[in-house]
Amino acid sequence: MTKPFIAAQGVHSYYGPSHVLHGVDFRVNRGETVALMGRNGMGKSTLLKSLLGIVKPRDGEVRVGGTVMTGRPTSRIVRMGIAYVPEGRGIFPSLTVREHLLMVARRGAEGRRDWDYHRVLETFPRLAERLDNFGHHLSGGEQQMLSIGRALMTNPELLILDEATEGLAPLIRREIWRVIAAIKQTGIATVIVDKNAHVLLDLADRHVILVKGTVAYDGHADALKANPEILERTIGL
Ligand SMILES: Nc1ncnc2c1ncn2[C@@H]1O[C@H](COP(=O)(O)OP(=O)(O)OP(=O)(O)O)[C@@H](O)[C@H]1O
Repeated sequence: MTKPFIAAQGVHSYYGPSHVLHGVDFRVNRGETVALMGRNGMGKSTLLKSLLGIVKPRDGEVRVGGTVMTGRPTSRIVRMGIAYVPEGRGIFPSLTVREHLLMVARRGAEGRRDWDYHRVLETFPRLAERLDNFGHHLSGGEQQMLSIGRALMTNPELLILDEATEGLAPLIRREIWRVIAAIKQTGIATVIVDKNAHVLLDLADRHVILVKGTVAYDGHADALKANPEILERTIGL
């Protein structure tokens, strides 16, 4: 069996007394594209944050590259080759596009340098036209491109995209999907959360559906397409 790059086992996470994840198993293999699906409030963002140590699981284990990293500082976990594009994008209002990209540039694991400043600007020509613009002068679509571009500058093994196309105009959305498909071709593993289940059915290698903080489905797109009642039951499509 392929060894996963990241694996959560039996993860329980809380916000204060509120028990949100109830023993979640989740893994992403190297180079794999995984769609994390579920209705609002089912625990998708909390699972991503639990993988990253932003939320510290109270029980269970998270391994990155085989090493137990449960609840370790986020800075340590991401250094192992993870880039996170959060819901809301995390763009700084008073930094320029150029500064956002250059301040995080680094080689990946084993010195990997597939992505650099020039390749990111080639991938997102809109950013190349706005290098001196500050974060607060960018449209929502441009901010999302910058957030993904910045993530790529770290040459990650795994890219995590929460609400990848939320609130974006259809044309920009299409552009983001094009880039995500191109990233997939370069062998970077990706976890994507997005409301657009139909795009994810064609794009992702595997689908994990959360219902009330537990995994209700973990399998391949073909099985989901062949059994539409699963999507109807779990996410109401
Ligand atoms: N910071 C927080 N403090 C307390 N409760 C929270 C916090 N963040 C999320 N929750 C609660 O945890 C549950 C899971 O939320 P989470 O954001 O993980 O869901 P989600 O599946 O990502 O949904 P969405 O699509 O709405 O972001 C929800 O009931 C939510 O209200």
